[in-house]
Amino acid sequence: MEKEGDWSCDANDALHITVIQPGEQKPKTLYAFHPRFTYPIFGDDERIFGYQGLIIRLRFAAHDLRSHVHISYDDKFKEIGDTVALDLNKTLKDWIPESAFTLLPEFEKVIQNDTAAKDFTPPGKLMHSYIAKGRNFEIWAGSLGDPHVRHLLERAQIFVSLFIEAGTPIVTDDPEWTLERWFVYFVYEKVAPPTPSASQYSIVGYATTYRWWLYPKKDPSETPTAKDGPFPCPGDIRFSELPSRLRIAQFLILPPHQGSGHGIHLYTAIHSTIVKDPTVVELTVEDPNEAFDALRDTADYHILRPEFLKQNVNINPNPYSSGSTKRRPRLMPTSALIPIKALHDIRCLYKIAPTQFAHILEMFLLSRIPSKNRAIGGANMARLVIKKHKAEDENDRRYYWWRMLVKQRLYKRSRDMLIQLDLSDRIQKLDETLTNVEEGYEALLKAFVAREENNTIKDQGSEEERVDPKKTSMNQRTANGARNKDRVKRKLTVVEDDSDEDMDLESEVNKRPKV
Ligand SMILES: CC(=O)SCCNC(=O)CCNC(=O)[C@H](O)C(C)(C)COP(=O)(O)OP(=O)(O)OC[C@H]1O[C@@H](n2cnc3c(N)ncnc32)[C@H](O)[C@@H]1OP(=O)(O)O
Repeated sequence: MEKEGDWSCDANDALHITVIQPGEQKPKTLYAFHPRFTYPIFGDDERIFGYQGLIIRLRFAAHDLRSHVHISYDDKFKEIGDTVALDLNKTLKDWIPESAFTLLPEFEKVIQNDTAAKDFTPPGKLMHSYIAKGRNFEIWAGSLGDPHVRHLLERAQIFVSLFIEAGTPIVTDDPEWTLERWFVYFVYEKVAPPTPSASQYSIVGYATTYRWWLYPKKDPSETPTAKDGPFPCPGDIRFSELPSRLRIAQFLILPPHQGSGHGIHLYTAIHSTIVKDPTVVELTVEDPNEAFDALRDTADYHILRPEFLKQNVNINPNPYSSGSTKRRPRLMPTSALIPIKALHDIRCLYKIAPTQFAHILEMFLLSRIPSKNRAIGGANMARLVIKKHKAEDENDRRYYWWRMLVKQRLYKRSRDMLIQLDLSDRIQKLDETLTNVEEGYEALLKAFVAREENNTIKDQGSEEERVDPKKTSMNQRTANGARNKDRVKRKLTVVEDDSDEDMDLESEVNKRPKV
């Protein structure tokens, strides 16, 4: 709350975003909310100097995101020397299209009388439709090379700065061949038009994806040969069709729609598209935040779990051949513990990035050990440390090997840092990290079980769409808006580099740390 006589105010509070559509007499507000961040516009402190009772109202037409800015205040600071109120129009001009700075009645008239609105469809192609909480939603997508997609994205881009920390708008005036590498997904609700000429679409969120060219791995048996053909002309190569990794760059569900499953639907729509696209090798994410990590883990777990179950993926509790159990093992018997080749094939089939795949696999393998044999269920850890892989109960042995497999991965990822520590510190650090990782998995598993139970209850009473990850369908959850309070990020004391590209289960086998 600002004090009387205080000329500085919180920019996040001062900025009001409203999504509007035509009404009986004049446009009406569908949703109103505040931004999460304004530091890109107003500076790190997110404060605006020089006004009392300031309201900056940023209106967006629900269907095509045509915008309008309206500034009002009770009082403005009178200039004293160099101290002046912030020039709001000048500051906002870098972020909002010129057309938004018209008089409010003019803007309202345009919205009320826009007869083209009733024929509006989102740009690109309809990729998927779904029902959540009894309401209809559609996901449309198209390349940034399409001027309609570009136009809508340009209007939406301010949301990236307002809702994604460190998010920056995409440069849309690059040459077309490079714009084609961007694909934009829009989520819309299909609403009953409030007037005969109004649109039936209302924006929910959007995501941008980008194709990174993937250097193809050569078959080692092939001898490289120089070819004498003509050098390809620029027109012969479509950059949007070269072998690539697809990277999700920006991902946003607007606040009024958050927590209703739209994020999962959007992520799964993107995943479904790339699974069908032979030119895309895997899906990666640029700088995911904690909430996105949770969303991605949830979605990927739903996608992979049925396949793991089908192939009965589990830890072999007896990786040493009989008779060899007496000697002290020196190497991790990874390939005897888990089916490396089958896992590699599943990963490639579902195009999940290696690190992410390892997380989901570890979570699944943990779930296959009864909870009484895990730390969460009160397993006797002191005994396990002594007995190790010789524990009598096979699930104790599984749990022992599960911990070793995770430690192996963590060690590899943080090796450069860990080798600088004394052996005892190294062991302690790795143990702490493992505990944190395990707690994160347990929380995700708990949420997963709760969601499944919730779905089962709903399924008994309704015929809502069901999960079929093999078909990479979108229907991975019913409209459960409740946010899981137990959600924790994979907390790591050893810094885990989350870059998606540099880990492979196969290569884990080659580097075999001592047990
Ligand atoms: C690559 C990037 O762009 S990273 C930036 C991601 N974008 C942002 O942070 C912008 C602001 N936030 C948002 O746009 C949205 O809240 C998103 C994209 C993070 C999530 O979208 P939503 O539609 O709200 O998620 P959805 O309802 O589908 O949730 C699915 C699951 O994701 C996880 N999840 C989603 N949001 C959160 C959160 N804020 N905290 C913890 N877990 C979350 C949960 O597992 C959730 O399942 P549950 O509700 O059963 O617990």
